[in-house]
Amino acid sequence: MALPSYVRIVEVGPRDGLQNEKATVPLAVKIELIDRLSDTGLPAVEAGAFVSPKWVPQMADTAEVLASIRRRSGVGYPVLVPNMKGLEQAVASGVEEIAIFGAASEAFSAKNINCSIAESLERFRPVAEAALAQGIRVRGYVSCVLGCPYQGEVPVSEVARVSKALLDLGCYEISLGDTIGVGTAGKARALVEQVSAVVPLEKLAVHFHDTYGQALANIHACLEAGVAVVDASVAGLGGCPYAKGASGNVATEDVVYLLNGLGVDSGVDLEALAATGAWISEALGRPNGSKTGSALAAAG
Ligand SMILES: CC(C)(COP(=O)([O-])OP(=O)([O-])OC[C@H]1O[C@@H](n2cnc3c(N)ncnc32)[C@H](O)[C@@H]1OP(=O)([O-])[O-])[C@@H](O)C(=O)NCCC(=O)NCCSC(=O)C[C@@](C)(O)CC(=O)[O-]
Repeated sequence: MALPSYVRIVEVGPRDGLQNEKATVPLAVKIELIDRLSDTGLPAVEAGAFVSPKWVPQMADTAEVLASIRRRSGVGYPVLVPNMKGLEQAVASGVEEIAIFGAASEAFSAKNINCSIAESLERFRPVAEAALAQGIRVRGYVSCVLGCPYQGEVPVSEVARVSKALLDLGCYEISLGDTIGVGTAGKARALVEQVSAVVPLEKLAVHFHDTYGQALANIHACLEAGVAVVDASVAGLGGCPYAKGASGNVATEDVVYLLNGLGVDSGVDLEALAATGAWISEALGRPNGSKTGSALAAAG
Protein backbone atom coordinates (compact mmCIF):
# COMPACT_ATOMS: atom_id res chain seq x y z
CA MET A 1 0.00 0.00 0.00
CA ALA A 2 1.26 3.54 -0.77
CA LEU A 3 2.36 5.55 2.26
CA PRO A 4 -0.13 8.14 3.53
CA SER A 5 0.59 11.72 2.44
CA TYR A 6 -0.14 13.06 5.95
CA VAL A 7 0.37 11.43 9.33
CA ARG A 8 -1.36 12.80 12.42
CA ILE A 9 0.96 12.61 15.41
CA VAL A 10 -0.66 12.39 18.83
CA GLU A 11 1.85 13.69 21.36
CA VAL A 12 1.55 11.72 24.59
CA GLY A 13 4.63 13.01 26.44
CA PRO A 14 2.85 15.17 29.03
CA ARG A 15 0.73 12.14 30.07
CA ASP A 16 2.36 8.82 29.14
CA GLY A 17 5.79 10.42 29.32
CA LEU A 18 5.44 12.05 32.72
CA GLN A 19 3.15 9.60 34.53
CA ASN A 20 6.06 7.37 35.47
CA GLU A 21 8.42 10.07 36.75
CA LYS A 22 9.26 9.34 40.38
CA ALA A 23 9.79 12.94 41.52
CA THR A 24 6.80 15.25 41.26
CA VAL A 25 7.17 17.31 38.12
CA PRO A 26 6.35 20.96 38.97
CA LEU A 27 3.04 22.23 37.62
CA ALA A 28 4.82 25.07 35.79
CA VAL A 29 7.01 22.57 33.91
CA LYS A 30 3.96 20.55 32.81
CA ILE A 31 2.23 23.70 31.59
CA GLU A 32 5.27 24.97 29.72
CA LEU A 33 5.79 21.52 28.15
CA ILE A 34 2.24 21.41 26.80
CA ASP A 35 2.34 25.01 25.58
CA ARG A 36 5.67 24.50 23.81
CA LEU A 37 4.46 21.26 22.20
CA SER A 38 1.27 23.02 21.01
CA ASP A 39 3.43 25.60 19.26
CA THR A 40 5.30 23.01 17.17
CA GLY A 41 2.39 22.19 14.87
CA LEU A 42 1.31 19.03 16.67
CA PRO A 43 -2.44 18.51 16.22
CA ALA A 44 -2.97 16.74 19.57
CA VAL A 45 -1.18 16.93 22.91
CA GLU A 46 -2.42 14.54 25.59
CA ALA A 47 -2.55 16.74 28.65
CA GLY A 48 -3.05 14.43 31.63
CA ALA A 49 -5.22 11.80 33.27
CA PHE A 50 -8.16 11.93 35.67
CA VAL A 51 -7.21 8.70 37.38
CA SER A 52 -6.87 7.85 41.05
CA PRO A 53 -4.04 9.94 42.56
CA LYS A 54 -3.24 6.94 44.77
CA TRP A 55 -2.55 4.86 41.67
CA VAL A 56 -0.74 7.50 39.60
CA PRO A 57 0.26 10.45 41.81
CA GLN A 58 2.04 12.31 39.00
CA MET A 59 -1.28 13.01 37.23
CA ALA A 60 -2.99 14.39 40.37
CA ASP A 61 -2.75 18.00 39.16
CA THR A 62 -4.39 17.44 35.76
CA ALA A 63 -7.22 19.90 36.55
CA GLU A 64 -4.67 22.61 37.40
CA VAL A 65 -2.72 21.83 34.23
CA LEU A 66 -5.86 22.17 32.10
CA ALA A 67 -6.81 25.41 33.84
CA SER A 68 -3.48 27.03 33.01
CA ILE A 69 -2.40 25.86 29.56
CA ARG A 70 -2.87 28.11 26.58
CA ARG A 71 -5.41 26.16 24.52
CA ARG A 72 -4.38 26.73 20.96
CA SER A 73 -7.08 26.60 18.32
CA GLY A 74 -6.82 23.49 16.16
CA VAL A 75 -4.93 21.52 18.83
CA GLY A 76 -6.68 18.77 20.79
CA TYR A 77 -5.88 18.20 24.48
CA PRO A 78 -7.25 14.74 25.33
CA VAL A 79 -7.07 13.32 28.86
CA LEU A 80 -7.34 9.75 30.14
CA VAL A 81 -10.55 8.88 31.97
CA PRO A 82 -11.10 5.43 33.58
CA ASN A 83 -14.58 5.86 35.06
CA MET A 84 -17.47 8.25 35.76
CA LYS A 85 -15.57 9.98 38.55
CA GLY A 86 -12.82 10.81 36.07
CA LEU A 87 -15.35 12.00 33.51
CA GLU A 88 -16.93 14.40 36.00
CA GLN A 89 -13.53 16.00 36.58
CA ALA A 90 -12.82 16.10 32.86
CA VAL A 91 -16.14 17.83 32.16
CA ALA A 92 -15.51 20.33 34.95
CA SER A 93 -12.17 21.12 33.30
CA GLY A 94 -13.85 21.80 29.96
CA VAL A 95 -12.14 19.04 27.98
CA GLU A 96 -13.23 18.39 24.40
CA GLU A 97 -11.78 14.89 24.19
CA ILE A 98 -11.19 11.97 26.55
CA ALA A 99 -9.49 8.62 26.14
CA ILE A 100 -10.77 5.45 27.73
CA PHE A 101 -8.17 2.75 28.12
CA GLY A 102 -8.58 -1.00 28.09
CA ALA A 103 -6.26 -3.92 27.52
CA ALA A 104 -6.11 -7.09 25.48
CA SER A 105 -4.59 -8.91 28.46
CA GLU A 106 -6.63 -9.86 31.55
CA ALA A 107 -3.56 -9.72 33.77
CA PHE A 108 -2.64 -6.19 32.67
CA SER A 109 -6.24 -5.00 33.00
CA ALA A 110 -6.28 -6.20 36.60
CA LYS A 111 -2.97 -4.50 37.47
CA ASN A 112 -3.67 -1.27 35.58
CA ILE A 113 -7.32 -0.54 36.29
CA ASN A 114 -8.18 -3.16 38.91
CA CYS A 115 -10.86 -5.00 36.95
CA SER A 116 -11.35 -7.63 34.25
CA ILE A 117 -11.58 -6.72 30.56
CA ALA A 118 -15.34 -7.37 30.60
CA GLU A 119 -15.80 -5.19 33.69
CA SER A 120 -13.70 -2.42 32.12
CA LEU A 121 -15.88 -2.39 29.01
CA GLU A 122 -19.01 -2.16 31.18
CA ARG A 123 -17.37 0.65 33.17
CA PHE A 124 -16.49 2.54 29.97
CA ARG A 125 -19.99 2.26 28.50
CA PRO A 126 -21.66 4.99 30.61
CA VAL A 127 -18.48 7.09 30.42
CA ALA A 128 -18.53 7.06 26.62
CA GLU A 129 -22.30 7.59 26.48
CA ALA A 130 -22.18 10.59 28.82
CA ALA A 131 -19.16 12.07 27.08
CA LEU A 132 -20.65 11.74 23.60
CA ALA A 133 -23.98 13.18 24.81
CA GLN A 134 -22.04 16.31 25.85
CA GLY A 135 -20.18 16.56 22.56
CA ILE A 136 -16.90 15.23 23.97
CA ARG A 137 -14.93 13.05 21.57
CA VAL A 138 -13.82 9.66 22.84
CA ARG A 139 -10.61 7.88 21.87
CA GLY A 140 -9.88 4.30 22.88
CA TYR A 141 -6.61 2.64 23.86
CA VAL A 142 -5.90 -1.07 23.85
CA SER A 143 -2.78 -2.00 25.82
CA CYS A 144 -0.56 -5.05 25.45
CA VAL A 145 -1.38 -5.60 21.78
CA LEU A 146 1.91 -7.39 21.08
CA GLY A 147 2.69 -8.83 24.49
CA CYS A 148 1.95 -8.48 28.19
CA PRO A 149 4.43 -8.04 31.05
CA TYR A 150 2.41 -10.49 33.16
CA GLN A 151 0.93 -13.09 30.80
CA GLY A 152 3.39 -12.97 27.85
CA GLU A 153 1.72 -13.79 24.54
CA VAL A 154 -1.52 -11.97 23.74
CA PRO A 155 -3.74 -13.44 21.01
CA VAL A 156 -4.42 -11.01 18.15
CA SER A 157 -8.04 -12.16 18.27
CA GLU A 158 -8.29 -10.60 21.76
CA VAL A 159 -6.82 -7.32 20.48
CA ALA A 160 -9.39 -7.30 17.68
CA ARG A 161 -12.24 -8.14 20.06
CA VAL A 162 -11.41 -5.37 22.55
CA SER A 163 -10.73 -2.86 19.75
CA LYS A 164 -14.12 -3.57 18.19
CA ALA A 165 -15.83 -3.33 21.58
CA LEU A 166 -14.30 0.13 22.14
CA LEU A 167 -15.29 1.19 18.63
CA ASP A 168 -18.86 0.04 19.36
CA LEU A 169 -18.85 2.19 22.52
CA GLY A 170 -18.39 5.20 20.24
CA CYS A 171 -14.63 5.72 20.09
CA TYR A 172 -13.66 7.65 16.97
CA GLU A 173 -10.22 6.06 16.95
CA ILE A 174 -8.52 3.06 18.53
CA SER A 175 -4.87 3.34 19.51
CA LEU A 176 -3.08 0.00 19.58
CA GLY A 177 -0.53 0.07 22.39
CA ASP A 178 2.62 -2.03 22.42
CA THR A 179 2.93 -1.22 26.10
CA ILE A 180 6.23 -3.03 26.68
CA GLY A 181 7.73 -2.46 23.24
CA VAL A 182 8.26 -6.14 22.43
CA GLY A 183 6.74 -6.07 18.95
CA THR A 184 8.68 -6.44 15.73
CA ALA A 185 7.79 -5.16 12.26
CA GLY A 186 6.24 -8.32 10.82
CA LYS A 187 4.06 -8.87 13.88
CA ALA A 188 3.05 -5.20 13.97
CA ARG A 189 1.99 -5.30 10.35
CA ALA A 190 0.08 -8.57 10.80
CA LEU A 191 -1.65 -7.06 13.84
CA VAL A 192 -2.85 -4.05 11.86
CA GLU A 193 -4.00 -6.27 9.01
CA GLN A 194 -6.03 -8.47 11.34
CA VAL A 195 -7.51 -5.73 13.51
CA SER A 196 -8.48 -3.71 10.43
CA ALA A 197 -10.86 -6.55 9.54
CA VAL A 198 -13.08 -5.30 12.41
CA VAL A 199 -11.98 -1.66 12.87
CA PRO A 200 -11.60 0.44 9.71
CA LEU A 201 -7.96 1.23 8.98
CA GLU A 202 -8.60 4.98 9.08
CA LYS A 203 -9.76 4.60 12.69
CA LEU A 204 -6.57 2.87 13.85
CA ALA A 205 -3.60 4.55 15.53
CA VAL A 206 -0.39 2.91 16.69
CA HIS A 207 1.34 3.51 20.02
CA PHE A 208 4.77 1.95 20.31
CA HIS A 209 7.06 1.96 23.29
CA ASP A 210 10.69 1.60 22.31
CA THR A 211 11.92 -0.85 24.94
CA TYR A 212 13.59 -3.15 22.39
CA GLY A 213 14.48 -0.41 19.90
CA GLN A 214 11.87 -1.58 17.40
CA ALA A 215 9.41 1.29 17.47
CA LEU A 216 10.48 3.12 14.29
CA ALA A 217 10.65 -0.10 12.28
CA ASN A 218 7.22 -1.04 13.58
CA ILE A 219 5.79 2.36 12.70
CA HIS A 220 7.18 2.14 9.19
CA ALA A 221 5.61 -1.29 8.75
CA CYS A 222 2.25 0.03 10.01
CA LEU A 223 2.41 3.06 7.68
CA GLU A 224 2.97 0.65 4.81
CA ALA A 225 -0.09 -1.25 6.02
CA GLY A 226 -2.14 1.97 5.78
CA VAL A 227 -2.10 3.43 9.30
CA ALA A 228 -1.90 7.25 9.35
CA VAL A 229 -2.02 8.12 13.07
CA VAL A 230 1.00 7.65 15.33
CA ASP A 231 1.34 8.30 19.07
CA ALA A 232 4.74 9.51 20.24
CA SER A 233 6.40 11.16 23.21
CA VAL A 234 8.80 14.09 23.00
CA ALA A 235 12.35 13.09 23.96
CA GLY A 236 11.08 9.50 24.27
CA LEU A 237 9.81 10.29 27.77
CA GLY A 238 8.02 7.70 29.75
CA GLY A 239 7.21 4.19 30.69
CA CYS A 240 4.11 2.64 32.20
CA PRO A 241 3.75 2.44 36.00
CA TYR A 242 2.13 -0.98 35.51
CA ALA A 243 4.73 -2.39 33.10
CA LYS A 244 8.04 -2.64 34.96
CA GLY A 245 11.08 -1.95 32.80
CA ALA A 246 9.08 -0.68 29.84
CA SER A 247 10.81 2.34 28.36
CA GLY A 248 9.19 5.43 26.95
CA ASN A 249 7.24 5.82 23.77
CA VAL A 250 9.00 6.28 20.51
CA ALA A 251 10.45 9.81 20.51
CA THR A 252 8.31 12.28 18.57
CA GLU A 253 11.43 13.90 17.08
CA ASP A 254 12.49 10.51 15.65
CA VAL A 255 9.05 9.94 14.13
CA VAL A 256 9.05 13.40 12.52
CA TYR A 257 12.56 12.80 11.14
CA LEU A 258 11.41 9.46 9.68
CA LEU A 259 8.31 11.05 8.14
CA ASN A 260 10.31 13.97 6.71
CA GLY A 261 12.67 11.48 5.09
CA LEU A 262 9.76 9.57 3.60
CA GLY A 263 8.23 12.79 2.26
CA VAL A 264 5.21 12.34 4.53
CA ASP A 265 3.79 15.56 5.99
CA SER A 266 3.09 15.82 9.73
CA GLY A 267 2.88 19.60 10.00
CA VAL A 268 5.42 19.53 12.84
CA ASP A 269 8.36 21.93 13.06
CA LEU A 270 11.23 19.53 13.87
CA GLU A 271 13.56 22.24 15.16
CA ALA A 272 11.01 23.63 17.61
CA LEU A 273 10.13 20.09 18.70
CA ALA A 274 13.79 19.14 19.23
CA ALA A 275 14.35 22.30 21.28
CA THR A 276 11.38 21.32 23.45
CA GLY A 277 12.77 17.79 23.83
CA ALA A 278 16.17 19.14 24.90
CA TRP A 279 14.52 21.55 27.34
CA ILE A 280 12.27 18.95 29.04
CA SER A 281 15.14 16.44 29.29
CA GLU A 282 17.18 19.05 31.11
CA ALA A 283 14.24 20.09 33.29
CA LEU A 284 13.74 16.45 34.36
CA GLY A 285 17.47 15.80 34.70
CA ARG A 286 17.42 12.83 32.36
CA PRO A 287 19.24 12.04 29.11
CA ASN A 288 17.40 12.94 25.92
CA GLY A 289 15.73 9.74 24.70
CA SER A 290 15.51 10.99 21.13
CA LYS A 291 18.36 10.06 18.78
CA THR A 292 17.26 12.80 16.38
CA GLY A 293 17.03 15.33 19.20
CA SER A 294 20.51 14.42 20.44
CA ALA A 295 21.97 14.53 16.92
CA LEU A 296 20.45 17.95 16.21
CA ALA A 297 21.73 19.27 19.55
CA ALA A 298 25.24 17.94 18.82
CA ALA A 299 25.19 19.47 15.34
CA GLY A 300 24.42 22.83 16.98
C1 LIG B 1 -9.40 2.77 37.54
C2 LIG B 1 -9.08 3.00 38.99
C3 LIG B 1 -9.62 4.35 39.45
C4 LIG B 1 -9.75 1.91 39.78
O1 LIG B 1 -9.24 1.92 41.10
P1 LIG B 1 -10.03 1.22 42.29
O2 LIG B 1 -9.16 1.35 43.51
O3 LIG B 1 -10.44 -0.13 41.88
O4 LIG B 1 -11.30 2.19 42.32
P2 LIG B 1 -12.43 2.50 43.32
O5 LIG B 1 -13.61 2.91 42.50
O6 LIG B 1 -12.60 1.39 44.32
O7 LIG B 1 -11.88 3.80 44.08
C5 LIG B 1 -10.80 3.73 45.00
C6 LIG B 1 -10.39 5.15 45.36
O8 LIG B 1 -9.95 5.86 44.19
C7 LIG B 1 -10.78 7.02 43.99
N1 LIG B 1 -10.99 7.19 42.55
C8 LIG B 1 -11.61 6.33 41.73
N2 LIG B 1 -11.61 6.81 40.48
C9 LIG B 1 -10.99 8.00 40.53
C10 LIG B 1 -10.70 8.97 39.54
N3 LIG B 1 -11.05 8.80 38.26
N4 LIG B 1 -10.04 10.06 39.91
C11 LIG B 1 -9.68 10.26 41.20
N5 LIG B 1 -9.93 9.36 42.18
C12 LIG B 1 -10.59 8.25 41.84
C13 LIG B 1 -12.05 6.74 44.74
O9 LIG B 1 -12.71 7.91 45.08
C14 LIG B 1 -11.53 5.99 45.95
O10 LIG B 1 -10.95 6.91 46.83
P3 LIG B 1 -10.93 6.65 48.43
O11 LIG B 1 -12.37 6.48 48.80
O12 LIG B 1 -10.13 5.39 48.64
O13 LIG B 1 -10.27 7.87 48.98
C15 LIG B 1 -7.56 2.93 39.27
O14 LIG B 1 -7.12 1.63 39.01
C16 LIG B 1 -6.78 3.89 38.41
O15 LIG B 1 -6.87 5.10 38.57
N6 LIG B 1 -5.97 3.37 37.49
C17 LIG B 1 -5.23 4.23 36.57
C18 LIG B 1 -4.07 3.52 36.05
C19 LIG B 1 -3.33 4.40 35.09
O16 LIG B 1 -3.53 5.60 34.99
N7 LIG B 1 -2.41 3.74 34.37
C20 LIG B 1 -1.58 4.41 33.42
C21 LIG B 1 -2.32 4.81 32.18
S1 LIG B 1 -2.61 3.46 31.06
C22 LIG B 1 -1.20 3.44 30.08
O17 LIG B 1 -0.24 4.08 30.38
C23 LIG B 1 -1.23 2.64 28.82
C24 LIG B 1 -1.42 3.51 27.57
C25 LIG B 1 -2.79 4.18 27.56
O18 LIG B 1 -0.45 4.54 27.52
C26 LIG B 1 -1.30 2.66 26.29
C27 LIG B 1 -0.12 1.66 26.31
O19 LIG B 1 1.04 2.07 26.26
O20 LIG B 1 -0.42 0.47 26.43
